[in-house]
Amino acid sequence: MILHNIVGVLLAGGESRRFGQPKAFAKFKELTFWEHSYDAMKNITDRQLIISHPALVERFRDDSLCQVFTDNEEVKGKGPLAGIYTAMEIENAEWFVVLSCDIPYINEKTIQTLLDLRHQNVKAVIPNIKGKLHPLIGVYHKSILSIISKQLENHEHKMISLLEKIAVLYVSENDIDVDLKSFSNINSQKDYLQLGIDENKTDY
Ligand SMILES: Nc1nc2c(ncn2[C@@H]2O[C@H](COP(=O)(O)OP(=O)(O)OP(=O)(O)O)[C@@H](O)[C@H]2O)c(=O)[nH]1
Repeated sequence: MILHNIVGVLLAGGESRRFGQPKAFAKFKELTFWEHSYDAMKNITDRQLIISHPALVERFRDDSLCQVFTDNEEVKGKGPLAGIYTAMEIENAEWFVVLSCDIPYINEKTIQTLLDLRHQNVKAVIPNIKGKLHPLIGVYHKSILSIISKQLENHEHKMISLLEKIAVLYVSENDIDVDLKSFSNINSQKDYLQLGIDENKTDY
């Protein structure tokens, strides 16, 4: 297995129940949602993995740098943690940039800012913006794989449970100079409608 320094993980294996259709393929500014996440990390990670589910894999781009996989059989249906586990099993990278596919304002500067804050005593860098944690716009160290694995075995699927077990650097809006819209995520059709309205606003 080749050791990559940083691998980008795009999580797109959710059911999009609230959205009503696969949100990875919703459009914003000419691009699909998944492409916004992909573009935010493609130039600053060595390789990119999309972790989705069988019904969707063919709709993504798959080439030598960006490959599409499905959740490992033993963890499928267990949420974002299953996707992160799958990616960490596939690639032996030092660090993983993890992004959901429902954050169409995400951009490279935001991800690079989080990457720059890594240091040897932390296992994850996670935004805490205006009191809200964003574990799916995060940077994770490979050494947490065994903890994730144990959590999944114990049916503890919450990202927050993982964060409670590892050394996390939480980054607030006061620590970074990035567009805070980056952290807006779209769960429902109502959020999607609001996206067009917010586009013309300058405040978060
Ligand atoms: N690989 C993988 N990704 C997942 C899984 N569940 C959620 N995700 C991804 O994690 C991100 C956040 O997902 P949510 O919005 O919480 O869940 P969702 O299933 O997509 O949507 P809802 O059904 O409305 O809850 C999205 O990018 C999802 O595609 C999973 O089981 N496997």
